[in-house]
Amino acid sequence: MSPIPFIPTFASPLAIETKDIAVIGYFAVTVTDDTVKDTTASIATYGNDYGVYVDVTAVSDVSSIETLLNEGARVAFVTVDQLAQLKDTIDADRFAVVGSEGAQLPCAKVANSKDIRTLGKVLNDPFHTYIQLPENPTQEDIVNVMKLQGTALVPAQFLTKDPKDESKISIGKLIAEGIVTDRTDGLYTTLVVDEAGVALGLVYSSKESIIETVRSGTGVYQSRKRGLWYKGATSGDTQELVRIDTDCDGDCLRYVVRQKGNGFCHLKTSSCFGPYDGLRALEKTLLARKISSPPGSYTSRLFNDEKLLRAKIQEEAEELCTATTKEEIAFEAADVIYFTLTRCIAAGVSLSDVEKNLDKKARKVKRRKGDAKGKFAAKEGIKVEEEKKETAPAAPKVEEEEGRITMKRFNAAEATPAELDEVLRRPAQKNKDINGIVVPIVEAVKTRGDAALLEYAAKFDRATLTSPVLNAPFAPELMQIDDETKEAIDISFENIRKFHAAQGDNERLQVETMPGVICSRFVRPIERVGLYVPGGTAVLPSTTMMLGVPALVAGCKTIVIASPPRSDGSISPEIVYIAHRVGATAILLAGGAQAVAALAYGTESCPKVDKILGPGNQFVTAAKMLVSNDTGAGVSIDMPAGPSEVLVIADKSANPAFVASDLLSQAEHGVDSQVILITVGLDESQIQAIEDQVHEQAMALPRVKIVRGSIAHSVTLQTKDIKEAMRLSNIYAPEHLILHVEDAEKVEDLVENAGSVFVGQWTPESVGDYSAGVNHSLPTYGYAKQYSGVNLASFQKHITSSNLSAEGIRNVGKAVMRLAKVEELEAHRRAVEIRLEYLDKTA
Ligand SMILES: NC(=O)c1ccc[n+]([C@@H]2O[C@H](COP(=O)([O-])OP(=O)(O)OC[C@H]3O[C@@H](n4cnc5c(N)ncnc54)[C@H](O)[C@@H]3O)[C@@H](O)[C@H]2O)c1
Ligand SMILES: N[C@H](CO)Cc1c[nH]c[nH+]1
Ligand SMILES: [Zn+2]
Repeated sequence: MSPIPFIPTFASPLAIETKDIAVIGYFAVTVTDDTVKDTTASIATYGNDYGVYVDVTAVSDVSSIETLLNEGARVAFVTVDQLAQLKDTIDADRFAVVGSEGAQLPCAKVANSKDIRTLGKVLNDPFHTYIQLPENPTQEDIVNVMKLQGTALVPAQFLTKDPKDESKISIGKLIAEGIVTDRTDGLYTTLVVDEAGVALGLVYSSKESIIETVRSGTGVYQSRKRGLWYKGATSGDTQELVRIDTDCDGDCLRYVVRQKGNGFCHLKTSSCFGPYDGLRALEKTLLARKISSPPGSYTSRLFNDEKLLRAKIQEEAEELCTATTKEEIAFEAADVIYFTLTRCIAAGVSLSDVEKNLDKKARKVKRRKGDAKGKFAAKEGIKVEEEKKETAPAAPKVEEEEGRITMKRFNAAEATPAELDEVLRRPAQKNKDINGIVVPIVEAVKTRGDAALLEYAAKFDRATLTSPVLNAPFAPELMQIDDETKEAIDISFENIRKFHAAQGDNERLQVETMPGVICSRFVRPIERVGLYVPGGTAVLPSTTMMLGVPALVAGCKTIVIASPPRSDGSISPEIVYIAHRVGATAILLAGGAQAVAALAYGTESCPKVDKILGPGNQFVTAAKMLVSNDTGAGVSIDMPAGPSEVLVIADKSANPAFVASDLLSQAEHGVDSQVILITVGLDESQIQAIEDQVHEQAMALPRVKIVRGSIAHSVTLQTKDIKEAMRLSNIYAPEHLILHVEDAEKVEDLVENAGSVFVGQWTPESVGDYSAGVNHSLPTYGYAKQYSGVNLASFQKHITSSNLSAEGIRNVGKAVMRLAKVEELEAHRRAVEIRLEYLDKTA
């Protein structure tokens, strides 16, 4: 804010009468060694609501000056000597130096100047000059200082709000004199805002209305039609004046008000610019809920249940810490703010109170180290510096224990079905507003094609592209990879190819169901496929193989690979190399919902496809669902494939280190991943050995933070026998199931629901992710109960064919006619009868 350029000054903090200076919002206090304490207390009381300046030139101990600034004093008027002692530790804009030397600094205070006009030369930019006025200032003295663009320090006892008190200087008149206008009607443009600075409306003031505002402490303006306008005099929507200030060049007033009633606007909204939104809207709603709530209001439940509110604040703070994508972080931060503000409103603390507190903290010159405390530091594995030296022996490693990365434990035998259900629940998918985000993106790409794709690449991937598509043949320089990587890709490619080729049923299937009735089935590739390769939190060339190789084996004619571009507009060379090897038609440099929309509808440069396959985040999955439901799009999808998950079953034969490594390999995918360990007949020390390995190995991982997030919602279930373990596994229907058990091959016979199974201690899940040959694009979230993972058939259609001879129609005709009659579909019946009649006639 730019204060009106005069500051009331007080000789002693005890003399402060806020009502006299309230409208200006600033005051200065002269401090001595004797009054440091009282002034500090006074700043603690008023410093949040008013700007406090302190004249400390008479203070001998500079540490007192630090204390005053730290408590919230805005600017300290200091001597050159004091400045020399403090300037290395405190920002220069917190000082004004008394004396001409002060011209070295952004601020200077010129003391006891009798002839203000001679000050012109030191009042030049860039220094702001505070001028201490003579003992008995006149209104003219103050106005002269303001005209010279200085700030006058005026002893408060000479100021008054009452324009009729001729023994003093009228604050209203000073404000009116201190501002300028270039309007021909001589009125002053006046912005009216609430205490948070949110604009309520634009009005005009005259000298008369300003003086009246100051006198009455309410909003009074100059209506161009009705003359002096006391806001709320007829509507009842009055305003309490908090403060008046001006803009930077003094030609626009700002009135900070506390608006009462329906709001500022004649349309009964808070502001002439429409109702509040964001935090102010939330605060308004919460305040309303506190007074009266509709039945069943959740907010009102929170107001009445302190424990619930406390638990929610902690839960949301934890979720905010583990969120990773921008979307998730905004989502969780909004939740934290909602519950926090509910706590504030419940305790009578307003948003402005919180903001004032933030400002106060920002003014501190001695910053706290900001280290995390006790249990919170320990949880994150941060070493806490001892604050006090305790003589008692240090507590056993409780804090360290809290920081352990460990899964919750449950004894399945003792748990009720409802408890098991709860324990095995996947982390809630935060997709409440996903369609609100995805629908406009899909619509934009559908209607504006490439232009929309380029905009989204800039927005979500920070990539500036000239074209959203790379067409084959791909330039060799785009697929430069080292030999070792190339060899790894080639080995994996070949294994995946072999396994998927073996799934082929290219032979025509033919069965003669009755003499002369031949039924066949033959296979055709889906002509055009779009393959989504995720690229948000990790680039996944392996997914390009898992989708591209079966598409190649199936013989799809058009293969479009979509993946988010890197911020320099390029795409990983491994992906380009694999695209080249599978014979892809094009690479679409797009991710998220926009990529799915482009594949579904086509754009100027992206071919439309018939089926979209591949995993992705919640935007990708929601967009796939959306386009597959649009009959106009004519596109299908593979399955809902979300965050990675694994279930490991371990018995006494299992190697704890192997088990832990398998759990962690999926836990590192994302904080929304989940890993489950089912132990079979293990005792405490055996389970402990696995848990130790989980913690130790996790702490050594580069993605330990992500692991900590996913392990937080992962569990160990203790069972007594393998049948119980398999029963639970089939209920969970994991994406990946790893069997670290004796006779693992036999146990595999008990598998009913799983995306992919890894049998025995020598089969880590990561071999399936990359190179064994099986597909890693698999159903998650329990969908393994009804979906298969991607396989050759995902890229094919099976077409059936019937071929009847005259003998055949004679044999089957009677049954057809009878059933058509039952269904009362006469034309169906006639289609057979007409042929049988013909055969009878020509026989
Ligand atoms: N089930 C499986 O077979 C399997 C296989 C591999 C990966 N996965 C999973 O796939 C997922 C990949 O997700 P990802 O995020 O890393 O990559 P992604 O490519 O799926 O998503 C990145 C894109 O999301 C879009 N996006 C991001 N924030 C957005 C926002 N706020 N609004 C609109 N769009 C936004 C952007 O367009 C960005 O390009 C992970 O959960 C991983 O576990 C699953
Ligand atoms: N495990 C993931 C499927 O859930 C696939 C993957 C790719 N790269 C590493 N892992
Ligand atoms: Zn993986």
